[in-house]
Amino acid sequence: MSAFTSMKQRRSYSRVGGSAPDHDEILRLVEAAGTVADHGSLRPWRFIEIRGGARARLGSALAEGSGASSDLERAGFISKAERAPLLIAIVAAHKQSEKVTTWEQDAVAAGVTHALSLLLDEAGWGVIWRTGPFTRTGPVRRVHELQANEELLGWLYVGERPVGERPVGERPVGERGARRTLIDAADHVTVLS
Ligand SMILES: Cc1cc2nc3c(=O)[nH]c(=O)nc-3n(C[C@H](O)[C@H](O)[C@H](O)COP(=O)(O)O)c2cc1C
Repeated sequence: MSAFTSMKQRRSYSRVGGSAPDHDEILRLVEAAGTVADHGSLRPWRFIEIRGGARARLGSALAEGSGASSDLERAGFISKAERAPLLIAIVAAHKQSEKVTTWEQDAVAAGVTHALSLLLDEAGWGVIWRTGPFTRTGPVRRVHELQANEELLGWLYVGERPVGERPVGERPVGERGARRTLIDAADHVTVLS
């Protein structure tokens, strides 16, 4: 499939089933995703695979970060973290540079993540990129063992693609969530005269 066709067909899956790509498949896809443009070739990103019981530890950290105090609230965060068999934490790992600013490095980390998301989609997995208001709280930083130069950009939730939801590529676009397959490119491109 061409990159053009893969892009046109991709969509996010908010609900996924129990199987997930293994570590070797993730490495194979990350190797390809890592070819994105990268000013200064700093590679200012890394991913962390979160599977099994580690997802509950993430849920607990999110609960702690939110200030939730009851067991019920904590269970809610844990069940959200367990919505997919594999979460891939996206880490922007900022490097010291005189010429490449932090925002440029974030753009690289986001670019690799979009590429990985596309490759997972093309390989037949269901994927959605999620964040949340507690992504950058202390407990969530600690559970990922982030270094001082690192920031989370959220997680790719990855799992088995469900069948029969909405057509491949269809997404809400425009007012009142009207469903169309593609955006109207003319709304997003101007020409400087
Ligand atoms: C940085 C980032 C954070 C996101 N966070 C969330 C989120 O927390 N919850 C959510 O439902 N969608 C989130 N999204 C949007 C979904 O990943 C997805 O793009 C959206 O549901 C539209 O579906 P589509 O990708 O098929 O067009 C996020 C996307 C990005 C790029």
